[in-house]
Amino acid sequence: MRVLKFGGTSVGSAEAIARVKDIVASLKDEAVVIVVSALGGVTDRLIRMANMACEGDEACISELQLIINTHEELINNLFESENAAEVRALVSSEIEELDTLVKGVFLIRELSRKSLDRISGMGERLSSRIIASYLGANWYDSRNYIKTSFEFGRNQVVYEKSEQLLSKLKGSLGRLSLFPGFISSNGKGESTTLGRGGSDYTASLLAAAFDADVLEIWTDVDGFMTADPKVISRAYCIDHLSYSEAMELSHFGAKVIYPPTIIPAYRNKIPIRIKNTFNPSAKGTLISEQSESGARQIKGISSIKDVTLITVQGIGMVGVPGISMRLFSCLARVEVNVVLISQASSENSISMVIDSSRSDVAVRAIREEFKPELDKKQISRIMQEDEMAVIAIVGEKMKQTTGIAGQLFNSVGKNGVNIYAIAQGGSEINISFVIKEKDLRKALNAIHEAFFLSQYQRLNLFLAGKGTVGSKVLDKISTQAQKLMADNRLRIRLVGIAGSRSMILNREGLYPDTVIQQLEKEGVPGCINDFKNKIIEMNVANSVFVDCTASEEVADIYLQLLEANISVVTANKIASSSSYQHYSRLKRTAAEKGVKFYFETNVGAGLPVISPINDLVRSGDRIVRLQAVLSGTLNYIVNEMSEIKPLSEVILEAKQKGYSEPDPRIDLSGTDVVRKLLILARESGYKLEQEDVEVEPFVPVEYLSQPSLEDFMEKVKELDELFEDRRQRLYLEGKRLRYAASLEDGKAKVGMVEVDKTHPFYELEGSNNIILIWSENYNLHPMQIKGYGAGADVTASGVFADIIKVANV
Ligand SMILES: NC(=O)C1=CN([C@@H]2O[C@H](COP(=O)(O)OP(=O)(O)OC[C@H]3O[C@@H](n4cnc5c(N)ncnc54)[C@H](O)[C@@H]3O)[C@@H](O)[C@H]2O)C=CC1
Ligand SMILES: N[C@@H](CC=O)C(=O)O
Repeated sequence: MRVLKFGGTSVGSAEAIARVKDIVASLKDEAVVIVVSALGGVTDRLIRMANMACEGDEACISELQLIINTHEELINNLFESENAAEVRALVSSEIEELDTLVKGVFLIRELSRKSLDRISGMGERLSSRIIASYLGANWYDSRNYIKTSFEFGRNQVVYEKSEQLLSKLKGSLGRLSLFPGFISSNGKGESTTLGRGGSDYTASLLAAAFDADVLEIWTDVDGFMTADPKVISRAYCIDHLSYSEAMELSHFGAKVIYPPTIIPAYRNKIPIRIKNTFNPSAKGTLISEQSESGARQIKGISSIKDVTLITVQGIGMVGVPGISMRLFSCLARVEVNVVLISQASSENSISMVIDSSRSDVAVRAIREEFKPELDKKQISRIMQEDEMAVIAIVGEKMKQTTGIAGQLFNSVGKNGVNIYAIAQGGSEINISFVIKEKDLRKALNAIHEAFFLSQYQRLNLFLAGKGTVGSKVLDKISTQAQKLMADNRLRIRLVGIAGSRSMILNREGLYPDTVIQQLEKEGVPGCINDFKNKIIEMNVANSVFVDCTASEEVADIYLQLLEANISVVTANKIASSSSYQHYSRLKRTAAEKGVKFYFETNVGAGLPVISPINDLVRSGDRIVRLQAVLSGTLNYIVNEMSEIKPLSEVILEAKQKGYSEPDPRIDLSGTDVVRKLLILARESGYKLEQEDVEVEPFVPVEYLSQPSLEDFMEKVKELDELFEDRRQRLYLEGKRLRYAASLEDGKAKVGMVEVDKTHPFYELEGSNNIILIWSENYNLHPMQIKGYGAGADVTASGVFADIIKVANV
């Protein structure tokens, strides 16, 4: 025999009830006991109406009529007219009783517990009558079999009596029997109800008493999910849970089943299967005594919000017996339910989590109870922190397994989520902890990823700048996505983009192929600071900010991003070449927060320069000298100038080819090379500032100080002849002009050098760069790094490599 329970949404409409009929029909000859809830939303409406009646609100009468209409409409939709009349007659006594009750409450303005029980249980009485007729099932009044007594402020099931009555009935049940859920009666035969989740409870009691093969809870979800699917889109259905795991998950937010309802089935070892009425072919979740072997250590994550953390603190609590008893007794007296308790072994403080709606009442009760201790300063403070959330991870296999807590707290910690209190029971089946509610989504994502999706990692990117380099980075995100997923189990997702005036953010992801057009059409106006605020507010796990601008304003937001546990990858050299103090603060913040600050493309574009230097330094080598050509633009200019292509023309060409800075004067002044040399020197261990670098600009300063780029481009033509003369002279001397950078004896210098064939800089084509590194180990022969030193493609590759490095795959 099976017991099937259908909840409110499963019987919420004629179509849904027709599905129920199909489900029952598919069981062919098997004996089936069905339990139904009230039609979706009806119980709440009944309770609301009862309260309205009690307050003398006349609208309760029209609400009563609406509730009656809901049921009449259902009868009309389910039955032909003749049968409909019969069913209407069948429920007429319930409707009359409801009418009398509501009008009675309205008249006397009093709603006793007894009346409320009768009114609120009417939904099941009505729905069960109608559905039993529709299914052709024998109808049984649960009130005759499920007995309660009123204890501890609520109706408690009298198990033995109920079991005895149900066992007697068992032998006479036909193939299809139907019981209303939720309703019961007391020793005097008065109607009572079983409280929240009551219909599940009815079904569980019947399944236990009838010794059913299985109890099926039919609802509107596929089963227990690994996490709340409204928050974690990648949450999936759990195949199998133990009774304890299901109870733990239900306790904290997974409202698939109400915890106490599991107890009768659990005691009689009746397996429970959660099924979806609207997707009956889905396997659902099986709940039984044993979790299947080989199952994950963590089965699910549940969470609740709208809770308050109360902490009672004071040295006067240490070693004093009875403090906890007084604390929890005073809360019980004002009917405050405690969700989580945590006490440090020093006994100096006790923290507890309660529903926020009761927090003021709770704090008042604690203050009153501990007034003497507060007056004597034995208790120093009672802290109330609202807008908190609790997360619980659940799994039987956590028992005796090391490293779970480490993995859990590492996943939230590296995303900057602070933990306020932790609780783990001795059963080791649940670890619960308290965080700020604003961090809930991020923490759930991080934990879900760590425990359930470890088959792949996800990075969420926010990109600033969609110009020469930025647009190529978008291409890479698009073209490399599949390969990274297949080879590295890494999913890179663009979740935000900003241009200089507008932005788009979407936590579900943006399409890199079309995002630039989307930004033009739908971009929300705002500056980079607005973008930063939105990124921090969005609070997504594993976030990386990618800077492909040349803007100081953008460089200025890194610190706040790093402080918010967001990694930064940047092609923009401004931050790393700002004051030494700021540069080192950025690096220190990243290290403290466990996030990354990568800027490999700042020197040599796509060439690996910074990481080999880091490797040398970390391995104990000491860099003593650097010589380099670090400007792709300037090297291109000196290589490409000729008698038919003057300086001014080649400058334009370098810009068009994507080698120069957005403003080429940054290259021509030597500033770009100064920045690069400074970064190399700092990464090599030298504490230098920009002012410490001796600079000979590529073009004289008076040319650079033109009011606009256009004016400059016009004026620079005056230098064409001078540069051509120098080129010709050098050609005759067998030499070439290079714009070089050097660090020797701690002194940094950039400027022009003339090199002959013997010099490693002589053969340096196009926009190539070369970096020679002398160290204690590389002394006679320097380490040499050479290759394209500018250009959109190579730079975008370098930026992309840094992004992948953040994921550490
Ligand atoms: N081109 C190259 O070979 C290399 C370039 N880089 C660096 O890459 C960065 C980008 O260079 P390009 O792509 O050539 O520049 P670009 O001028 O083509 O693109 C810069 C983008 O940044 C945007 N932008 C400017 N200010 C902004 C703000 N406040 N907020 C948001 N967006 C803003 C602009 O609208 C533009 O879309 C520069 O810092 C450059 O030094 C680094 C290595 C090599
Ligand atoms: N403008 C730079 C580009 C890379 O940083 C250069 O020309 O080298």
